[in-house]
Amino acid sequence: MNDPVSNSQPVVSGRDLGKCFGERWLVRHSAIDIMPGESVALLGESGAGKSTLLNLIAGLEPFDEGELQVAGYKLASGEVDPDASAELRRTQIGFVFQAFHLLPHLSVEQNVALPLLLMGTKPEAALPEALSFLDRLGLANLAAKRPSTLSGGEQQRVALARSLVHRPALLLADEPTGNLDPESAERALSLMKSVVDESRCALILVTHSDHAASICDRRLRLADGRLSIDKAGSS
Ligand SMILES: Nc1ncnc2c1ncn2[C@@H]1O[C@H](COP(=O)(O)OP(=O)(O)OP(=O)(O)O)[C@@H](O)[C@H]1O
Repeated sequence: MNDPVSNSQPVVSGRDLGKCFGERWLVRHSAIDIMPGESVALLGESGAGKSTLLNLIAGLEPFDEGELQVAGYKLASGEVDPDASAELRRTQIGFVFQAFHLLPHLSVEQNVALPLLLMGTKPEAALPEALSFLDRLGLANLAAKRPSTLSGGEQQRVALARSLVHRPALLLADEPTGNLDPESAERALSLMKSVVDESRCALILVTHSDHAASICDRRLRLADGRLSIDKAGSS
């Protein structure tokens, strides 16, 4: 039985986490706690295992050691429960990546409605809700457009709207501004920060950018399999 998300419980709670590929431990003896509304930057060298750690938290990859609870869902070590982890992702997690992953044959409004449809909202309710969310984010003027007609910065803001429209407890952002020019990156980051703050969504932001990390409340660094507090400005 999964516990409901509560404001006093961590959204992500990991103890003694371990994940190895072959001989290499990407994560070992690591703990992580993230409270509702808290934003955490995850830094580390290329190949350190940051995306893999996001995959463990999203229930996309099994971990080998320890305990992990995400938004009230207890994930078991050694194997992924496909049904429970799919439900966790559908109902509690939003994702945003460096590539925007918008569906080209759908309008912006239809793209943003997708998470609502996947949660069982009827199309006649999902589309107006998507439009009203786009409006709240100042993106209503893009609603009828196809993704291919938008700038990279606009596409990323639409992808962000899609990742948050179903009010997830946790947003996992993997280098979301890596493909954007500085001005578009700034707009996407400030939109992300304002929406996660307003909705008390927890955020894990994987980034190589000190500036992007500076929007977060805390910084963690993954190095040699250990997750530790990062000293600001040292990346
Ligand atoms: N399924 C897999 N099987 C074996 N090795 C894997 C698998 N997935 C990832 N790896 C390896 O794990 C290491 C960490 O990869 P990961 O993508 O998590 O790093 P990262 O810190 O996100 O890197 P980057 O900053 O470059 O995106 C890499 O050496 C990668 O090749």
